[in-house]
Amino acid sequence: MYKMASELETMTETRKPKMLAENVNVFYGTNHAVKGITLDLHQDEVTALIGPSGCGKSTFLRCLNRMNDTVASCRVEGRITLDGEDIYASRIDVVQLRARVGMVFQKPNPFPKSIYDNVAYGPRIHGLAQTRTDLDEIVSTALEKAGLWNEVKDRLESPGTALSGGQQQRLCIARAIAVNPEVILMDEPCSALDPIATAKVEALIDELKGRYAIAIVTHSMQQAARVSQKTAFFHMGDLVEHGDTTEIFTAPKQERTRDYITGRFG
Ligand SMILES: Nc1ncnc2c1ncn2[C@@H]1O[C@H](COP(=O)(O)OP(=O)(O)OP(=O)(O)O)[C@@H](O)[C@H]1O
Repeated sequence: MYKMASELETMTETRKPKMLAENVNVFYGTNHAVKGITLDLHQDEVTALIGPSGCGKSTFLRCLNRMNDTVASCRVEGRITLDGEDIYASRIDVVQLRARVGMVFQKPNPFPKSIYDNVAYGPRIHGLAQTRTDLDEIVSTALEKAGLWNEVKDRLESPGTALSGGQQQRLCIARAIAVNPEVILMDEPCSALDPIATAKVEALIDELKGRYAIAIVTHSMQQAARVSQKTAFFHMGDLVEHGDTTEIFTAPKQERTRDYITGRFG
């Protein structure tokens, strides 16, 4: 039976977000870097965070797995939940949280270890494998999901740092995937990569999107349009507009969004 448009809309609105940030404010000392942001991330979606330099995209992203805890001057206010649970609650184990909410950085940062050990590191510290065979399976599966297995299967003992930049970034994605995350945060993951490596990472994001909630900070509007289903436009700490990527890029509601996507500033 056909559903009424309004019924479908209600269904979409009521599906539970994987992560929900509500009225999040972030300060570095007196600098109010993120202002009252409310945003949800869903399991089967890629959300692109776009906006000019310094608008608070990375700061907001880093709140989602408490990476800002490491910055002494940083204060986070508001509520952020993962499956409804407050990630800033005192009972939360931050190491566990960062396994559930993995992060991939701008510059590929493999550990100075073998390819195998880069991927096995997280599963080892989280006790995910009982035997070496289990660990081998986790490593090969993560490398397969990251689209790197065929390129590295014959040299798992080589250093991760000996791979090309694009391969290193996919190794970092494999490292994040190996601990079974639910959310993957990516902070400009392609900005240090050439176009071919970028295309491979984008194809990978597309493959991963059914399994994880993904948020990606990008300076490339083309990239946001290619990889995301939802886009959030930030400006000077505000979330100006958030919605379907196609709508944000073809019919933005806010003037600031329109000006930014048409290249009038930023
Ligand atoms: N570790 C930090 N300590 C102090 N201030 C910071 C820190 N990180 C960011 N800021 C400040 O917070 C504001 C937002 O910066 P942020 O890096 O989140 O923006 P961004 O949109 O990700 O920028 P870019 O696109 O250039 O990476 C800026 O004013 C910046 O100077």
